[in-house]
Amino acid sequence: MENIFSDQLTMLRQKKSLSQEIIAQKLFVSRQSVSKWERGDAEPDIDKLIALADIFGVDLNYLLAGQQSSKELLLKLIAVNKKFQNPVLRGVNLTIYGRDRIALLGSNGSGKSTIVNIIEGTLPTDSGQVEKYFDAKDDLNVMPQENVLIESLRLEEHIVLSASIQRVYSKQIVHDLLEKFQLKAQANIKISHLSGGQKRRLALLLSVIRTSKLLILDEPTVGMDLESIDFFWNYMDHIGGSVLTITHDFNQIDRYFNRVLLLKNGVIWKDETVAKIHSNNQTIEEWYRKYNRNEGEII
Ligand SMILES: Nc1ncnc2c1ncn2[C@@H]1O[C@H](COP(=O)(O)OP(=O)(O)OP(=O)(O)O)[C@@H](O)[C@H]1O
Repeated sequence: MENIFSDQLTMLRQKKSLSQEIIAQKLFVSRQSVSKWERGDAEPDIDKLIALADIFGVDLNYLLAGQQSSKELLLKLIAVNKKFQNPVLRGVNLTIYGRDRIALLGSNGSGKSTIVNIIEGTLPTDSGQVEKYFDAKDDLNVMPQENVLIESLRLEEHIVLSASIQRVYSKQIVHDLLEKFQLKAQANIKISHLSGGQKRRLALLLSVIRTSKLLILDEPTVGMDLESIDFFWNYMDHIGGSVLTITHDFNQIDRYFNRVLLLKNGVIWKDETVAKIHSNNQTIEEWYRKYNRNEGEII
């Protein structure tokens, strides 16, 4: 429990702009105790945990494990249409709940990134509704397909800048992130001099500096070496909110996700639970190939 709880405690305290001192006063403990909890060196008693959940206005599960209620409605796309030169989305309906782990699959050019851009709010729809049941400013993190990095900064400077913009900066956070993402040795290297895989790892780091209700990842592991890919999927196990990922990393897809969407012909052609796919003795790759083939194609 320690790692997730200590991260949650630090994140929630910073979100509420409360110092360790204030938390300590409210709980009648020393500031050192709060500091130990945040470092994962000690755990509070259950009565203190309940009091902490109360102070942050979250339920105990979320404080301990970063898990949202699976029934919480986060997002609804209703009959969304989008056309560029040609129609791309032709009535997309999609609902995302708390704790969903969704893989969004579809051929190149089927409109996956277009959906992400619409959810993010960087692209308007032609028609249809986008209903967000969270504060997009605070509770949506996106790792885009193309790295959005300031090449002239050094790696650590970039983390400091992004953490400051997101109002979660502390020396400790930057130190912890460099350690966690195994980028300490590159801290003083200019972004423009990093390898492609290191840039991708940094892009992931920047998109999870603060926790969020919904994390969207667009082809996150493209350009990563095997070690970084393993690191990425292991790291994802510790993400508490809902995750929507565009990926064709079929080696991992069966393990991490609980729901798979297939975007085809401009609509969500299939929306299936991974449990159901597996209960039919299929891997997700087999399922994807079966349903994404063109009409009449024999496989
Ligand atoms: N800004 C734009 N202007 C014109 N056409 C666009 C624009 N953005 C996307 N498109 C077109 O819309 C279609 C869907 O693009 P999108 O990037 O959403 O697909 P995708 O499923 O994410 O593809 P990939 O798997 O190759 O990343 C493509 O044909 C693309 O050329």
